[in-house]
Amino acid sequence: MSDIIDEVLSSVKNSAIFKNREYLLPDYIPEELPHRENEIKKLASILVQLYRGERPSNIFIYGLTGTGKTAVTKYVLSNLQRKLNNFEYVYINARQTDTPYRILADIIEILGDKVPFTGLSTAELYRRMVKVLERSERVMIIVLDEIDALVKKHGDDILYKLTRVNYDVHKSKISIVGITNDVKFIDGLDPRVRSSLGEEELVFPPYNAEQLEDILKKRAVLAFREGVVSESIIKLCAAIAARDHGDARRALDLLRVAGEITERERKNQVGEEEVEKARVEIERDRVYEVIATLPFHSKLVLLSIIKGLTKNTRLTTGEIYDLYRNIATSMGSEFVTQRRASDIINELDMMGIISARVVNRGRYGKTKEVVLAVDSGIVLKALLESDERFADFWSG
Ligand SMILES: Nc1ncnc2c1ncn2[C@@H]1O[C@H](COP(=O)(O)OP(=O)(O)OP(=O)(O)O)[C@@H](O)[C@H]1O
Repeated sequence: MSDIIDEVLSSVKNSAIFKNREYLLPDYIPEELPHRENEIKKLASILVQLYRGERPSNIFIYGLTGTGKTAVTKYVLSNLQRKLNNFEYVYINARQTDTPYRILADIIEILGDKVPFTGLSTAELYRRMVKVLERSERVMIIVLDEIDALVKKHGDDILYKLTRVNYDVHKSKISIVGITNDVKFIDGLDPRVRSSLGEEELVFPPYNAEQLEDILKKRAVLAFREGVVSESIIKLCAAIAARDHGDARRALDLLRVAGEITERERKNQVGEEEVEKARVEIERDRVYEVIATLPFHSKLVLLSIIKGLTKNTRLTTGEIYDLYRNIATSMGSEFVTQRRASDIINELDMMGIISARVVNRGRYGKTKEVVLAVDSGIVLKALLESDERFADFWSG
């Protein structure tokens, strides 16, 4: 057995493919960010007020996923801090650190105080934060990435509190940098929070294929051994990611996974075939993740569609609802109204999991016909593995 492990290990240790795979991982912050010069300049010119010890405006940054929002923000802040060294900043991903309690605790901890994991009220934490801020006599920049996730879960009260801190603290100041890829997010905020958070706004446009190519080239030189990745392979990865709204993360993932597949198959050059396999693998992972995290009734509607499609090539919304109600009842669960089920079908359509087409059935009026837009095997796998009740139902 240990021979097998040794063999697998040696293929990675003496990789013919990667010089340093880490340069392709999402958390690596590159030293250069090509094609984000304008955004770096804009953000730096707002934050540069720190030089005078003044509070920079709050900033709201938005743009689609993988457009470099996080990378640019971290890049500008860490470079400014090296040069100025007169401010603090804390980076908080609000999807991971997703309670007002943990956010306040993170801010307090970066300023050097300890906070118990739970047990205090947020009002008490707020008081402590004001106290440590006052003592620090510095400007503090709070970066809230994926800020929409926090507000969806807990409302915008914590944002309101944070934008008001400067009224309670006198010797220090805070500024907030909010980042989101949900363009509509800011419209849903309390008007006071909206105007305060959006003192300055920055929009990150998607990358085009040539820009992605540059980004990939720079990373490929660091990550791969010479001769493993050709220019045409980089072009191909860039073109695929550009079709998908110019997402640099996706382009980098594609190149990394293609490299991993090449390594696994013990080849010594990444070819088009490996890129295609990587594309399929990444797409499967994405679909799996999206389905596994759907709410229960959306999953149930999807399960009904899968079940219905074992007998028919397409289904009407009425047929789906009947199936859904039967399955819910047989599982001892409540069911949602036909109108809500119809909304769920629209949501699944928007996510690209199913495809729904309106058909006119003469005097019977209009209905929608639904087919799956992704591989049914992966849908079923995600449903059955993410909820035991579905596994029991399907096997029973
Ligand atoms: N101009 C660039 N040059 C080099 N790498 C980049 C550039 N822009 C983005 N990247 C890389 O692409 C990946 C995604 O970027 P980043 O996390 O900054 O995107 P984002 O806009 O914050 O996306 P999300 O909204 O999904 O968090 C990271 O690995 C980042 O290093």
